[in-house]
Amino acid sequence: MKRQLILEDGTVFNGEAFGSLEESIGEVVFNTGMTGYQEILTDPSYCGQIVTMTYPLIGNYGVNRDDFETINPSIFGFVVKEVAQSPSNFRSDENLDAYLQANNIPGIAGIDTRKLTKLLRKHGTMRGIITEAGAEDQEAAQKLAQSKLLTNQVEMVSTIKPYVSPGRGYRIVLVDFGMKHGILRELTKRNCHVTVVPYNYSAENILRLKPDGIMLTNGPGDPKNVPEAIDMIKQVIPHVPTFGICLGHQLLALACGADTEKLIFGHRGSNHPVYDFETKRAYLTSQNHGYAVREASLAATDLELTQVALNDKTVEGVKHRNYPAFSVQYHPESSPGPDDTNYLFDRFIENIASYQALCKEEV
Ligand SMILES: NC(=O)CC[C@H](N)C(=O)O
Repeated sequence: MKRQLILEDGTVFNGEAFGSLEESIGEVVFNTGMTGYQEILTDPSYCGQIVTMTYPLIGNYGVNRDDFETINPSIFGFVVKEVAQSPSNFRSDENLDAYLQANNIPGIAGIDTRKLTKLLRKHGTMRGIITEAGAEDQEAAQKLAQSKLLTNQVEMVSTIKPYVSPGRGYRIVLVDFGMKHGILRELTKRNCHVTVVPYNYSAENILRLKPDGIMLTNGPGDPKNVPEAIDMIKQVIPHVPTFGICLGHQLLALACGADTEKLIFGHRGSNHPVYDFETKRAYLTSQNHGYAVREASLAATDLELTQVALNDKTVEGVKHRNYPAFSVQYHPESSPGPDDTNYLFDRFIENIASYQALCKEEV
């Protein structure tokens, strides 16, 4: 069946339907990962977005039971050059088409994804609509023109009620802005007792749980759309070691008085090089973000710049000068991508240990 992707600048791409046949409007973004489509499709940070993969063949190793980043995907659409209908991999349980159909995710294949990506790189990300091909182009273009980018994606993907993943180690409160399972996995691997709480859980309620550490997760959309979390973070960071990832990093920076901005086309891929001023090393990282902390805004805060992106020199990591809080813009839990920066979860655990030792000394 024929389908179309229409961009807000009027460009029309003709392709073939796969996945769900629903119509969808979202911000069209590109991801440069050669693999990892299952994790990308299920990363809640993509809520509100239509993702195009620059790698031309997608779906060749199928979809398996183990690599989901959430069981409830919220991506708005998936655009590929060629979709593999007969995957070949011992872990594969179903093909991509069946997975997208079962989860109501519209797809479009047969698209010149190189042309699409070049357009997005030049003009910046644009809104787009995936729709049935045909005489109603005008109507679809009009619908697109009248649409607005969402502002409540965090509310859409965060847990409604708190829940616990028990462990015998440190007690961590994980604030769920659209958590990838990989983050929970890294904490439970380190024996943490994790209490996952909704994005709007108050500082008072978090502190009442007497956490040893607080983890601020990744999540979709503009960090400025989550003011309640910024307030909460201001109140908890003087008291509890905190680690922020991606949206969590942006929210930590905003809570400390820094500013964020929207990048032209963002960073989405599995091989983004980052330089760490402390270890004087470069790491390959997995990334998915459209916003970034404005470096110039750090000067007026108590935050220190710890890491930068080597491609465009944007902020990739900060740490607080007085409180045991630090954060990174990329995904140290990887999934998909390299696990070079997995050690940051160990650093978080070490921070908790040294903070508690310091508190004991002071008593
Ligand atoms: N992966 C994330 O947490 C993304 C953060 C934010 N939504 C951005 O696009 O910048």
